[in-house]
Amino acid sequence: MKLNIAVLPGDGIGPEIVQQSVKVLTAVADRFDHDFYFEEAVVGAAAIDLLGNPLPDATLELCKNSDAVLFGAIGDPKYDNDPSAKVRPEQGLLKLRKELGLFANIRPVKAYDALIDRSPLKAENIKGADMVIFRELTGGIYFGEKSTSKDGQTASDLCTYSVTEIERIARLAFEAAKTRGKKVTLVDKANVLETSRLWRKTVTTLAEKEFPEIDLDFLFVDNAAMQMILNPKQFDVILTENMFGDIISDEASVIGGSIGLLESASVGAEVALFEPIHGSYPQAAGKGIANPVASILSAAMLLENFGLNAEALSIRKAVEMSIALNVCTPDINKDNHYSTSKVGDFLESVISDTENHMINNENLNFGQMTII
Ligand SMILES: NC(=O)C1=CN([C@@H]2O[C@H](COP(=O)(O)OP(=O)(O)OC[C@H]3O[C@@H](n4cnc5c(N)ncnc54)[C@H](O)[C@@H]3O)[C@@H](O)[C@H]2O)C=CC1
Ligand SMILES: CC(C)CC(=O)C(=O)O
Ligand SMILES: [Mg+2]
Repeated sequence: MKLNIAVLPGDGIGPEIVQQSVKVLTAVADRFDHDFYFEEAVVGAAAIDLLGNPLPDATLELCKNSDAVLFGAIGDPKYDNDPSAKVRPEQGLLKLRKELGLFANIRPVKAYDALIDRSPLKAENIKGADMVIFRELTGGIYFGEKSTSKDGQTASDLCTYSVTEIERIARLAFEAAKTRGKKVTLVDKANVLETSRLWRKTVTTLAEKEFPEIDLDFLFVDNAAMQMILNPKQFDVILTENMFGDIISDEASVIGGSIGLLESASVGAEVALFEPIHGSYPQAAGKGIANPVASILSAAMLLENFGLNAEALSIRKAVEMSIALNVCTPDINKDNHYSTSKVGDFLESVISDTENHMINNENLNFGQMTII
C-alpha cells in the first residue's frame, strides 16, 4: 500500500519521539512491502518562531492532502508562563483538529502485565483493566467564545454542544462497544451543566433507538475521576466531552504505568491524525529520556486505520517485548534505562527480524543495544 503521511513533530520532545515512529513505520514498510512517504511540516511554538503562526497554511494544506497525519506534541514554557500571549502553540493543534473535522479522539488504556507491579496503584485493582475513552474533540469549552472584560477582572469561556455533535461521537463509541464488552459509560456533570443534560438526553435516546444491546450507564465526572483509580476494571467504553476526556485520560494513564505509553487516534472526516495523549514534556526535550512508545503505538493505530492489522500487530508485539525485557525509558525502567532512540532502534530491529530470531532466542542478545 502507498501512504502519504504528513509528519508534524512540533515542540519539546515531539521531534525525538516522532523520529522513532518514522523509524518503526519505515521498518514496517520494508518488512511488509509498502511505500510510506513522509513529509514534515512545522506546527506549534516551532511554527510561531518561524512564521508567526502556530498552524501555517502550508502545514494545513499538507495535512489535507495526505492520507494521514502523525503528530508529535506542541507547547512551550515561554507561552505557558505568559498568560497574556495572544498567539499560542495550542491554537495550532485546536485549529488543526477543527479544520480536519477530527471530532472523536480515541484513547485506549490498558494495564500491561509486565508493568502491574510498578504502578503506584494496587496490582489487584488494575490487573485486567482495559478500556477505551471516546473524547469529543472539536466542541465544548475549548472551542467556545472566549472573552476578558476591558478592566481585566472577569473572563469567560463558553461551553456549547449540539445534538449533532453529541450523536456523531456517541455512535462511534457504541459501535466500538459492540466489538468489546458491550458497555458504554457516559461521563458528564449533568447535575450541574446544561450541556451535560443534553449529552444524557441525546445519548439515552440514541442508545434506546439504535443500540439496545449495549449497556449504558452514567457517572458524574468527579465520581468518575475517583472510580478510575479505585476500580478501573468496571470501564469498557467511556464516552465524554472534550475537557472531561482530556483530564480523565491523563489520569487513566497511571493505570498503564506511564503517560508515555498512551496512544490516540483522532478521527472524523477523511484524514485522521495520530498522536500520543501526552504533551511536549519540555523538561525532557533533547535529553533522550522521553518514552517514544505512545507515539509509536499511535503509528500502529494509523496502520489499523487502513486495515493494515498484521503490520500494526508487529508493532504492538515488539512493544510488548520491549516492556517485558525492560528495554524502556526511565519513566518505566528507573535503573538501567534505554534512551528514546535506543528504544526506537530496538523496536525497529524486532520488526525487521522476520525470522523471529530475537523472539525465539532464549539467550536474547542485545549486542547492538547500549544501556545509557
Ligand atoms: N497534544 C499536545 O500536543 C499537548 C500539549 N500539551 C502542552 O505540553 C506542554 C507541557 O504540558 P504538561 O502539562 O507538562 O504535560 P506533558 O504531558 O507534556 O507532561 C506531563 C508529565 O508527563 C510525563 N510525560 C509526558 N510525556 C512523556 C513521555 N513521552 N515519556 C515519559 N514521560 C512523559 C512527564 O512526567 C511530564 O512531566 C504545555 O505547553 C502544554 O500546553 C499538553 C498536553 C497535550
Ligand atoms: C492543547 C490541548 C487541548 C491538548 C491536550 O491536552 C490534549 O489533547 O490532550
Ligand atoms: Mg491532554
